[in-house]
Amino acid sequence: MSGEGQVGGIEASGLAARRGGRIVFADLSFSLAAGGALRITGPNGVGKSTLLRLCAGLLAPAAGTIAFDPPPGRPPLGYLAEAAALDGERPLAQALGFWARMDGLSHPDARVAAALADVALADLATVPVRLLSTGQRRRAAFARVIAGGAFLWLLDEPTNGLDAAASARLEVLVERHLEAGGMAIVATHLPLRLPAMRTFAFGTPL
Ligand SMILES: Nc1ncnc2c1ncn2[C@@H]1O[C@H](COP(=O)(O)OP(=O)(O)OP(=O)(O)O)[C@@H](O)[C@H]1O
Repeated sequence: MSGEGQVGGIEASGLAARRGGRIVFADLSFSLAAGGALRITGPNGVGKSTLLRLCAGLLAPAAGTIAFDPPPGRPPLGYLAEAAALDGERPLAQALGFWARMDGLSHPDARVAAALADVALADLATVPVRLLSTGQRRRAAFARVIAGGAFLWLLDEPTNGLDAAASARLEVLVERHLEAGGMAIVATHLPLRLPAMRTFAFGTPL
């Protein structure tokens, strides 16, 4: 798992996943240490989101193991999934503040304000979530991950709906996270320009 001098990591070995009674992928292994990132790519339906769900612990592997060794003192993982799970009726900052409190974060309002500034949504802090555009909603969901301060970011198609400037900003924010000793696993069809990122390309669906 994590080598000498490194703090935290994840190692998957011989993983297989089953969805709806069907094996989606089998015999998949990878390891990632603090400061590293893995980009998961491949055709639709090959199992990218499924792999993230396995890493998040939301789905049990059909075979194989995942050893996750987060460093102490910070939340282990933040997960950017398809749905943002933000209350549409609440102003954006409040909707994010709700999760920051649920996650037991210290200084939740300050964290949310900083995360909104990171994703260039500070001006919309008082606007109800339901009025946000698709791309703004995606950025809001990413702000939730940033505010969470977790070690491992699991990002499922994070650039979906983002314009070029927002995609470039996302790359910078992921890089900042890695430089601060975090890790990221990103399922995406798009290239991401990150020096510490390796790519794992799934083949054709089983
Ligand atoms: N809840 C579910 N029940 C049954 N089968 C599912 C379920 N979720 C996903 N699958 C199936 O598992 C396979 C992998 O799905 P997954 O969403 O992981 O693919 P993906 O690589 O992320 O695809 P995409 O590029 O379209 O996002 C697909 O064949 C899909 O139909």
